[in-house]
Amino acid sequence: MLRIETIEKRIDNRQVLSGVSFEVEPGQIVGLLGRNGTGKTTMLRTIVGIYNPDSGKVTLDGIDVHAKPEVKRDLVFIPDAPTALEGYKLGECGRMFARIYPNFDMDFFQDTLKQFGLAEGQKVRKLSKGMKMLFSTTLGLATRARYILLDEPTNGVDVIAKKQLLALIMEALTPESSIVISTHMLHELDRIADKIVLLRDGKTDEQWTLEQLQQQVRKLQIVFTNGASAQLLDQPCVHVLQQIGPVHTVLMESEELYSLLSDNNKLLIDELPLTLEDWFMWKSGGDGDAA
Ligand SMILES: Nc1ncnc2c1ncn2[C@@H]1O[C@H](COP(=O)(O)OP(=O)(O)OP(=O)(O)O)[C@@H](O)[C@H]1O
Repeated sequence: MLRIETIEKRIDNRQVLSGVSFEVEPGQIVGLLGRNGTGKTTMLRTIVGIYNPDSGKVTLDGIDVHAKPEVKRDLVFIPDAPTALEGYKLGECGRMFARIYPNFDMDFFQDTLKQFGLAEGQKVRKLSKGMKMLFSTTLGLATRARYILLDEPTNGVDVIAKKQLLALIMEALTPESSIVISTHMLHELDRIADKIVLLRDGKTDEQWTLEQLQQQVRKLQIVFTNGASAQLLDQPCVHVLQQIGPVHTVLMESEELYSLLSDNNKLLIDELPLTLEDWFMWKSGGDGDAA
């Protein structure tokens, strides 16, 4: 198991991470969410040892990643742009990674590049932004490292290739491996993540399995009839996404309140499908935007 324990990190005299803790279990896809600048990339860089934490630690099966660099072979980080590889040809990158990662899957690497129409003789620098992400995500998945950390893998990727990329990510997961994805594409995570970790102001704010989230947070459309008071919704466990006259679209994180409202015959209540985007808007302080 990969365990991140109360990581703190200052960069340029600025506290970027101030208490990040979460765990990644084998077989899981974990989505790392947070608004721009909350520290997701810094966190991923710290996990793989590009940065050393000021305090806290990252352990892999109990071994401190920063104290025992050889453990890093079980981790691969794919940044949101493969800047370090720009001067190389795609095939050269594959061969370099094959020397570092003992389980590198060259057949997968070559077949997937072909699937995306990418030639091994091309220079990384000459690829478009989306093609660079297709290439670098393919390279990362081909390592067959136990923990694959992807920073915005679908950045700039068109919808057709995105679908293929998400399928590859899902297929790359084995019961022994895990994938951590930092992304703003919440509707993609909705489909593939087992667990989500929300970063706010450099701290892990909340973490849920998607199953728990669906069970504990409800999205409801409530119509107040016969003069029923909407003040019932004025509680911290309720977030109003939208209000049009007596019709309120809300998120609710309380079974007790839900039961209470369900028993009120002046209210008409419909349950709507909850999306990660709804929840993220609530928890990260966005304005209402009912879907
Ligand atoms: N090398 C650096 N030098 C100075 N400041 C940095 C550096 N790297 C990150 N920061 C700062 O740390 C904060 C977190 O940045 P980070 O890239 O980790 O956020 P993020 O959550 O990945 O953002 P985004 O979603 O926009 O990619 C930002 O305020 C950023 O300006």
